[in-house]
Amino acid sequence: MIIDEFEWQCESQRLEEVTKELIKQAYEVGDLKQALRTDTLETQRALWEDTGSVSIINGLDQIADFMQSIQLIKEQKAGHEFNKKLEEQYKRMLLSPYFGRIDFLEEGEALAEKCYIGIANLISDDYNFLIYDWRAPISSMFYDYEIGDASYTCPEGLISGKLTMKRQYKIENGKIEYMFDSNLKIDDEILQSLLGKSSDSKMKAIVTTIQREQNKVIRNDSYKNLIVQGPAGSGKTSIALHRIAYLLYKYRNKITSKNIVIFSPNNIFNEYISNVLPQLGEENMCQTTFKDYMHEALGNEFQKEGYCEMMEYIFNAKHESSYLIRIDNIRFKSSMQFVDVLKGFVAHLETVNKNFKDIIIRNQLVISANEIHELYSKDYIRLPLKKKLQKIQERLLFLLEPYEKKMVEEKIAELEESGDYVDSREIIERSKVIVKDEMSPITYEIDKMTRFNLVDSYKDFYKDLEIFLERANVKYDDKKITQIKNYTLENLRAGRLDYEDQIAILYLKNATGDRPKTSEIQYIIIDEAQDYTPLQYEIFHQLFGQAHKTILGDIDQSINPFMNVGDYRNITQIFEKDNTCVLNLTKSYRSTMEITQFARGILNNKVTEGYVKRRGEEPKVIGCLDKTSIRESILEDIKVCRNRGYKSIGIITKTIGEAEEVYDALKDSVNVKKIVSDEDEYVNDIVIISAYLAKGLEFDVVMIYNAGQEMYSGDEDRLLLYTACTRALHVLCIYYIGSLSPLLMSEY
Ligand SMILES: Nc1ncnc2c1ncn2[C@@H]1O[C@H](COP(=O)(O)OP(=O)(O)OP(=O)(O)O)[C@@H](O)[C@H]1O
Repeated sequence: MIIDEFEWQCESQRLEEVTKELIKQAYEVGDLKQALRTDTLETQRALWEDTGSVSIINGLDQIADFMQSIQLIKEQKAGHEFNKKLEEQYKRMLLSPYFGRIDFLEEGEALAEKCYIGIANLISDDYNFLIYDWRAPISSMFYDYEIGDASYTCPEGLISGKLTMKRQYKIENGKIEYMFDSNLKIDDEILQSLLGKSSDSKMKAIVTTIQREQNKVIRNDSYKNLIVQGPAGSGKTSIALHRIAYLLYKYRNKITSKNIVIFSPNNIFNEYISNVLPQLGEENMCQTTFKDYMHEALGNEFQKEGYCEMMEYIFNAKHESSYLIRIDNIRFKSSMQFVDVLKGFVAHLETVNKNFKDIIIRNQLVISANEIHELYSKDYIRLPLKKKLQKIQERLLFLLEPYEKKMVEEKIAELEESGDYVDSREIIERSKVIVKDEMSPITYEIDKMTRFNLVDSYKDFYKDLEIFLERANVKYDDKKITQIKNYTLENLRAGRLDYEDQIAILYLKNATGDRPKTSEIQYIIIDEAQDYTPLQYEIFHQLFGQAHKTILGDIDQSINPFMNVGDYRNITQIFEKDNTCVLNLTKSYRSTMEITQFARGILNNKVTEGYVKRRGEEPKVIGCLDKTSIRESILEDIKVCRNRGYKSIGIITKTIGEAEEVYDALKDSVNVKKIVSDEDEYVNDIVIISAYLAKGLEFDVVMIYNAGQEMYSGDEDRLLLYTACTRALHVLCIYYIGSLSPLLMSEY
């Protein structure tokens, strides 16, 4: 709706007033920050000069003063940091104080309240809300309602009324660029103009255009665990980050960013998303990857296969004789049945008859085997296996102490009497060594009875695998299981741990009680959730059972055909069913309509809705004679795209091996970077990257390197190719040699 001149004047005047208030408050905060800094320096100086060196000789008062000053410095520093952040927020707000307005007429009131919505609250000295934070309860109506009946929930309960107006603004550098009233949802026009831009170097906040279905996820508080399924580009990662910002606002007195952890697919992605929360005025949460956590937990004892190594094997080693066995191995260990079988094994470990023995010293019974068994099966029954054995060991060593002490005393007396030693210290040391020697068979026995070796135990599991399969009622193919057993045992004996075995060993480690304390983590976010196996979800549950979980993924983007979640029902089986809810997102935002339709064709999914109708050019599918001609086409297309102003170009290969090859072929002709490890840095330029490392990222232009039939032939490659194509915002070029992949031939 067009806005008349009078309205423009009113809005411009209001913006001026708000800007003045922002400047005033920014100065106040700046002064306060400076004062706190001066105070801190002064306290530090006083502490140094007045207190001098702290010593107990100067009396307890001095120590008390010292501690008080330290506490004061801490508080002053925290105050300074807080005000520094506020000052930065004011600076950001001055550029664009708000982006939306709703006029809300509450039931029973005569006048509608004008609510301006921005990235943070601005409250005047007389307690008027000049701007509402987008996360405030009242602001939810901006995302949820059109003109007409509306309501929101706040601590006082449900507030109902009517939205009489909804306005959107684009304010840049403190000036209104445009504004318009929208009767409908957050207008497609603004959304399309945002989406039509060239991609930034990092993911950006979408606070001005959050959609209703996205808002539902961001603010959902009804369930402990949320599973969010959404197609490529539906904003899952964006939502996850905005949800974190929302939680930090809503529970600001209870949690900080340190209480939230996000599991990302890799460190490239971690870097890519690292700007969103700071843009929203919040500190980043803890970011990690499953692989990093797992490798740290398992230590360096074994030769561990990396995630990329496994992916390269899956795509490159089809000709190897053991390939099919390895694939069966991955499939089996990624199945829900494997979780049940492994759980059964853990339960068995608890009950297995431990070979406890009487502890006897010099014919004296210290503790009988039965008594040790009592400790194991009664006193420490509630502890997990490893902890239980540790406790027993501590207890036995404690019981030995008086015997040992007495034996040392006797030995000292004996040596003194012998007259062979003159130095009493030497006599003591010598006596201790002799007694230790005498005791060593007993301590060895204790160690043996209470030792728990994770990998040995994992080997035992395979030795009797059929028994555990039967106990868990799992039907199995004898031949396959024998092959899996032999394959795994051979690897373990050689000190090699395949990626899928690392997950299983980590599970065992946690299940037997050797796991880190994670009670401070109250929220966890798992992005790209489709690529975790049920066993990995068990591990998340083991580690963060107490935490609220937001799990976001797209089953159609399972980049590993053999190792994925399979079905979200597997997750609900693991977490508390009645506290877990699955929400679906239905719309894609990233790509043009043409690219989205083309990509959905790969899934044999003809769609006419479920995406923003942003128009672009049809994807180009270019047949090439050989690799040299692909190279030439790519170089030509890079030139064209650069001239059209596109910044980021992703040349997507199937594997890292292929990415290296393409990099070598292109590097002398154009300035390209390669991303060939999950530790590499994200760059917003021309990059060569394998499809499985590109998941979650996006590029203005995507060039799929060689989508010939040889590369993407069967169903197993379908989702990988789909994921690669859906990384494109504006342009998609597909090159191939020989015949085109049949996956790209569907009528979309
Ligand atoms: N409401 C929105 N307003 C503006 N842009 C949006 C909105 N939702 C999503 N986007 C944009 O769409 C793109 C895709 O978002 P995002 O990466 O969060 O989606 P995703 O579902 O995690 O994607 P994928 O599963 O394909 O990795 C991003 O550029 C994001 O900024």
